[in-house]
Parts: sequence; structure tokens; C-alpha cells
Amino acid sequence: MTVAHNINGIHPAVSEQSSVNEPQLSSIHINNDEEVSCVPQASSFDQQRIQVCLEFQDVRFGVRQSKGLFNRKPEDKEILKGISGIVKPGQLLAIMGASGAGKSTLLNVLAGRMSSSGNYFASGSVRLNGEKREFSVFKKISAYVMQDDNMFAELTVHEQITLSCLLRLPNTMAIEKKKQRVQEVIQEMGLSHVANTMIGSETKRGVSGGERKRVSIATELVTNPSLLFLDEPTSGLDAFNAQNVMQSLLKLAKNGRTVITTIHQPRSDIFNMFDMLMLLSEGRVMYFGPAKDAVFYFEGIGYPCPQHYNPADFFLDVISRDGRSKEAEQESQKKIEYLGNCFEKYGKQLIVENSMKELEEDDVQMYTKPSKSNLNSEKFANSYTFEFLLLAKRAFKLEIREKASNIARVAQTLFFAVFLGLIWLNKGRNISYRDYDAVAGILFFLLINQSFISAFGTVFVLPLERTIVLRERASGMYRVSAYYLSKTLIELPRNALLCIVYVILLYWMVGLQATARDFFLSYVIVYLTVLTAEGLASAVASSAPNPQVAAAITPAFIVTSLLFGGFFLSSGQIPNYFIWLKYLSFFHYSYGSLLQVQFENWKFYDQASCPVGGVCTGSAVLQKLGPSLSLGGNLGLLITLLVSFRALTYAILRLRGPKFDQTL
Ligand SMILES: Nc1ncnc2c1ncn2[C@@H]1O[C@H](COP(=O)(O)OP(=O)(O)OP(=O)(O)O)[C@@H](O)[C@H]1O
Repeated sequence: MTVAHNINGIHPAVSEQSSVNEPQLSSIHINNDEEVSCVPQASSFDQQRIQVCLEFQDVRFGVRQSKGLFNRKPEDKEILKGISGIVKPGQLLAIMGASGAGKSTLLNVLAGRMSSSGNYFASGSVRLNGEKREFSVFKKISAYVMQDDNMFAELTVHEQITLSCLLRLPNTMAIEKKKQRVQEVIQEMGLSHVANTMIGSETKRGVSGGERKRVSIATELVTNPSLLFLDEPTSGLDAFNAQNVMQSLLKLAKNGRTVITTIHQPRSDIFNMFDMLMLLSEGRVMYFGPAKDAVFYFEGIGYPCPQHYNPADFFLDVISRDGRSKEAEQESQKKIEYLGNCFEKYGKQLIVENSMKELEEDDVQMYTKPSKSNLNSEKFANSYTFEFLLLAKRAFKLEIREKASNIARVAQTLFFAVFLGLIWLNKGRNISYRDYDAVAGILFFLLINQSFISAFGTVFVLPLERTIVLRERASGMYRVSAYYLSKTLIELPRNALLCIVYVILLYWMVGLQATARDFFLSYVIVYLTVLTAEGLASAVASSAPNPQVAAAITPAFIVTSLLFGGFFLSSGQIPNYFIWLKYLSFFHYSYGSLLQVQFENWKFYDQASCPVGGVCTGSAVLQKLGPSLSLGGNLGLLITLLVSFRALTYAILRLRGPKFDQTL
């Protein structure tokens, strides 16, 4: 397939008002004579891949913004202003432009990742092999690598890719084949030497930045996607790593994939890897066509690239708005206007339309039509049980590998148990009826201390974990219920162990009711309270955008529960209009239960000398402090709140899941 465009003697009169030099588009020779490889190579898996040609025509996209608190009439902001292009299998398209040019927005629209919040408008068409794309098919043949490489730091590269592979490839495929695919992807992305290294994070040493990005790409690559979208894959990488990543992408493209990436400011050696280039400025196309022809094009319209200059830097200089002064801004604005008009008039017609015509004529027949019948039509590739077991295995690994937080939790538990035990040493033994409220205070504190530790552990972890889960769910890896159920169940033993250590130490140091039944019930109450506090914190944290917000709002919920828990305010002291808060306070039920367990058979050493009407026996204390429900009733409601908070967390995670709109 050979295409040669010769554009001679075109004199666009597009900049009459412009102060920019009048261009003489005298001799632009756009040469697209490279054979595009449509033949998959490499692994056996590659042969099953559908070849995809992505065309987009006159794509417009904008958002509706409200102008302020008191002006509710939304204002439209157009971000993409009629973008067209075409990318074929075997090609690597780089979308370049200054910050705010609309690169990520275009990538998202092409990948169908416009948030379905409805606060936007979009028009134009995006077609796959000449046909309107079907969401379910598109999802299966494409992959999206986000700019942020959110992955679990404690997993090894091999584990991360294996999980993705096992969960995304269909259950009809033998496990052995899936494992073989893992090896292929690891090799394809040049990760063999770090396969058993922890991924790591900013605070934990792991693989290098470039390797991390390649792990992120490999995670998406397991399904052998035909179409790969990447948002700024080189951002934050040093020159060496950036080049490595781009080389990997080039290799993927040359294996017959269609690769589209946004990139900010590539070095010249990276620039030379691009097959196709799209230059965007302020939502308009400044250039689209073979990357190697861009310099000729700009020369032809009056912007010659200086010798020995990185073309990428040159293009960015030319197409960026210069905001250093008002004059400079106006000047650059006119230049952008002119470049946009030039491309509209000449480049677009000659490059985009020719390519599309050419595709209509022959290429489309070369590709298998991506239809449901070619692909596994199930929404999830594997059964619920399989997902649950794999996610539980991952949750367990993460649980035992998070050494720092585990050590911190154990240390806090031991410290508080011994510290509080020493403060209240023997306070439960031989106590006067005059001090019954001191025992009540100890019981209340017994409940809140562990609950706080647990709740705050969740608050900082869940929002970060949610971003990973969101990415995984966006790729259709698993059901959110399988994730949340496995995580919840795997975390149960940790709390059970910490609570038992805490309760044993504190219980015997303070000298609470020394029967097996009372000890066991007290332990169960503390444990259920901790799980409920954690459930409440999970619900709040899962709705917060980040750990900072979660940490700021969770105390409000926990402290309110505390206040209405029965120790600080008796029922009679709560104003009628706030009485409902008492019923929502989980401490109200756990404190009520613990009072019942401890005071039911409590004996004060001096209760024989009780004055008339005094609170001198355990049952008198219970009457005075007044848990209104039976032990069973309190425990039942505590468990109800525990289940409700967990169910609420699940509902929030589900509602706040990935939502894509692929109307184009
Ligand atoms: N939801 C939104 N609401 C308002 N403005 C938006 C929204 N999304 C994008 N924009 C604006 O649209 C423009 C293009 O954004 P986009 O993120 O696509 O740019 P970009 O070229 O990827 O920039 P960068 O290289 O800095 O990531 C920016 O001015 C941005 O502020």
C-alpha cells in the first residue's frame, strides 16, 4: 500500500488580518510510502487478534460549566473543535500539544471514556473498521493505560500481570495457556529481569519508573488488545526510561496493533518513532499526518524548523499560546488561528480525506470486522467464585505484606492495652459502689480505643485502593462484590487477632468479670464494635475523593456515634430532635451490651452498706445507666448496623464505579 501526496503551488489566503508572515505553501511533499504491516507476528496469541482501523470524523466535545454559586445558567466550553483522523493497525499515533490543548480529552473521547455524568456535549463519529463501534465489542478489543500507574506496591511484577491475565482471559482458556500468556507479555514488555521484584511505590523501593510504566502497559496487554490508548506514558520518566517505554510501544504497534498515545514533549529520538502525528492547540488540529512529513508541512506554510532542532520542540513552540504578555498572547493566538485554518483548508483535505478514501477502497477488507460473534460475549471473563478466590488470595498477600502498617497496628494495640491496663490496674477488683461510673468509663474506653485505630487505618487505605480497583473494573476484570466480599473476609482475622490481644491484656489487668462467658461476650462485643467502626469509616472513605477528605470527614461520623453512645449523654439528656442519632450510634448498642455483660452479676465490696435508694448492685447500675434493650437486642442491632455500613460501602463502590459513554 503506497500513498504519495504531492501538494504544489498552494497559496492559502488565510491570514489577511494576521501579523504573522504570509505563508507560501509552495512545496509540501507528504510522503506516506511506508508499508503498514497488518500481519500479526510474535506469539500464537497474536494470531487471534482482530486488526483495527480507527477513524474519527469531526469530533467535537465540550463541557457545561456553571458560572458560579449564584449564576446557575451553565456555560458551554468547547474543548475539541472538530477533530478528524485515522489510525491503522501497525501504526503509532502520537497526539502532541501544549498543556490544555485537549490531548487527554481527545484520547478519552476516542477510547469512549467520557464520564457519563451528562455534563458535556459531544458530536462527530468514531468508527472501527468503517463501522460504528459497539460498546461491548470495543471494550474487549481495546485497552487504556492511564497516566497514573496505580498498582499495589506489595505485589511483584509477575503477580500483578498474572492476576490481570487470570481474571481477564476467559474461563474457557486453560490455566496453563493463561500462564504462558503471562510469560509472553513479560517478555514482550522486557520485564523478565524484574518479574519477581515488588512493584513498589513512592515510599517503597520497587521497580524503576520506566519498568513501572511497562508493568502498567503489560497489565492491559494480557488480553492482546487490538487497540491501545495511552495517556502520557512517558510523563515523569527520565530520558532513558521514556525511550524504553516508547520503544516497547513501537514494538507493540509493529506487531499489528493500533496504538494511540498522548505525549507532552518527546526527545527527538522518541519523535522519530512516531508513525503518525497529531498536533493539537486549543482543541484544533494544527497538523495530522505522517510524523516524518510534519517538518515539510510546516516549512510549506511558512514555519521552517531550524537545522539540528528537535522537531517536537519546534512544533510545540509554534503551536503554543504565549501568555508572557498581552501582545505575545494576541500574536500567538493569531498564529494558532492561522495554523488551524491552514490545516482545515489544505492539510485536512489532503491527508485525512485521502487516507479515509484509501481505507474505504481497500484496507477495510483486510481487517476482520470486530463483532460480538468474534469475541466472548460475557460481561465478565470468569465465574464469580474464580474471581472471589483470586481476589481473596491477593487480599491475603497484601494483608501479610503490608509490614509497616501491620507492625504499627500491633504496636498500638499492645501499647494501649498495657498503657490503659496500668492506668486502671485492678480498678475492677474490690471496687466501691461509689465508683461504678469509673467502671462504666473504662468499658466505654475499651470500645472506642480499638475502634478508632481500626477506622483510621481504613480511612487512609481505602481511597487509594479504590483508584486501583476503579482501573481494574474499568477493564472489566471483576465484579465489585467479589472484590469487596473477599477483602472484607480476609480482613476479619486480623481484627479478630488484634482484638483478642487487646481484650485479654486489658481485661485481666483491670480485673473485669472473670468468667469465661463474660470474657467471651466482652471480646465479641469489642470485635463487633471494631468491625462496625471500620464499616462506617469504609462507607465514608469510599465516597471521599481522596484520603485527605476521608480523614477530614470520618471523625465527624465517629465522634457523633461516640457522643450519642450512652456514656456522655444519657437518654434523658438528649434533645428530642436529636434522639434519632442515638439509634444510629453503634456505640449505643455496643456500650449497652458491654454494660449488661459486666454489670449483670457485678458485686461491689461495700454493697452491704448501701444507703436507701443508692446504686449499689450490678442490676441497680444497669437500671441507672439504662440500656433499654436486652443483650440480644443490643447485639442484634449492632450487627444490623455493621452489615448496613458494609452494604452501604458496597453500594457506594458500585455507584462510583467506572461509567463510560460511547455514544460517538
Ligand atoms: N471536565 C472539565 N471541565 C472543565 N474544563 C475541562 C474539563 N476537562 C478538560 N477541561 C479543559 O479542557 C482543556 C483541555 O484539557 P486536557 O486535559 O484534554 O488537556 P491536555 O492537552 O491533556 O493537557 P495536559 O497536557 O496538561 O494534560 C483544558 O483547558 C482543561 O482545563
